Amino acid sequence: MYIQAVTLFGEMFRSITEHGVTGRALQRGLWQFDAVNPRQFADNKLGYIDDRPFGGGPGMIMMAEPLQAAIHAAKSQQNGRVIYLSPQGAPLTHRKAAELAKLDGLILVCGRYEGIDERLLTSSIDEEISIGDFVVSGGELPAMMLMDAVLRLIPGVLGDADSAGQDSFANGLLDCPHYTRPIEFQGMAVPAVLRSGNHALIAEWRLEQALRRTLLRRPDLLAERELTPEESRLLRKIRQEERD
Ligand SMILES: CN(C)c1cccc(CNc2ccc(C(N)=O)cn2)c1
Repeated sequence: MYIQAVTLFGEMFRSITEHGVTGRALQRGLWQFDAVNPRQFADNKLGYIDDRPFGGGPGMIMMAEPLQAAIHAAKSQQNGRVIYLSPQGAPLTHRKAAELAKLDGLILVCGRYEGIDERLLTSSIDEEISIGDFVVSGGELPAMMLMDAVLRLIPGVLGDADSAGQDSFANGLLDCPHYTRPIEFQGMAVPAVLRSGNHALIAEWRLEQALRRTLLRRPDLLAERELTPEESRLLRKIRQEERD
C-alpha cells in the first residue's frame, strides 16, 4: 500500500515510519510513505497557505489552491483514495479500517489551523473521517492513528497473522483480559483455566470474558452484533450472574 500525507509537518510521521511494527513493515516493503507539503505549491513568494476567514471569526483557514495543487501532485503518483481527517468526518471504525486496508493507496489530507476552505472538500476530497469526537491541533496525529489501524490489517504486517483477528472490535467485541508471568502478582493469581492447557475451555473462558466486558462497558456494540448460539448461551449465563 502506498500512503501519501498532504501535510505541513511531514517529520511527524517518523513516529510510525521509523518505529514498531509499522516501521518494520515499511522496511520490508509492505507499504510505502511520502509526505507532500502544500507550502511548496503556494503561488506567492512567501509560501502563504492560510488566510483569514471570510465572515470573520478566530484563527486562520487553509487556502484551497495550495492544498489542491498538493493533492494533484500526490495523485500524479498514484490513484489513491483522498481522505480528509476532521472532527466533522464519519467515525473511524474497524470495519472502515478493514475496507481501507484493501485499497492500493491512500492520500491523507492533514488540516491545521481552524480547518480548510470548504470548496477543497467538494472539489478534491473523496471521504472525510474522524477518529473521535475531539479536536487536536492538526490532522497529522489522526492520520497516523488511521494509518496504524489500517496497516495492522494488511497481511504480513503483524508477526502472528492471527493477532489482528483477535483484536478488539475485529470480532465486534471488546478484548478479553490477558495475563503473563509471574503467576502471582500483588496477591492476584492468573485464572487457573489459562494454565490448564485445555484449549477449548480457554477459548470459551476468553469469549465469556469478552462478552461480559462488552456487556458491562459497551452494550451499544452488543446491540448491533449477530450472536452465535454459543455467544447467546454465554450471554444468558452472564446476565443471570449479573442479576444474582
Ligand atoms: C474544525 N477544526 C478545528 C478542524 C477541522 C479540520 C481539521 C482539524 C485538525 N484537527 C483535527 C483533525 C481531525 C480530528 C479528528 N477527530 O479526527 C481532530 N482534530 C481541525
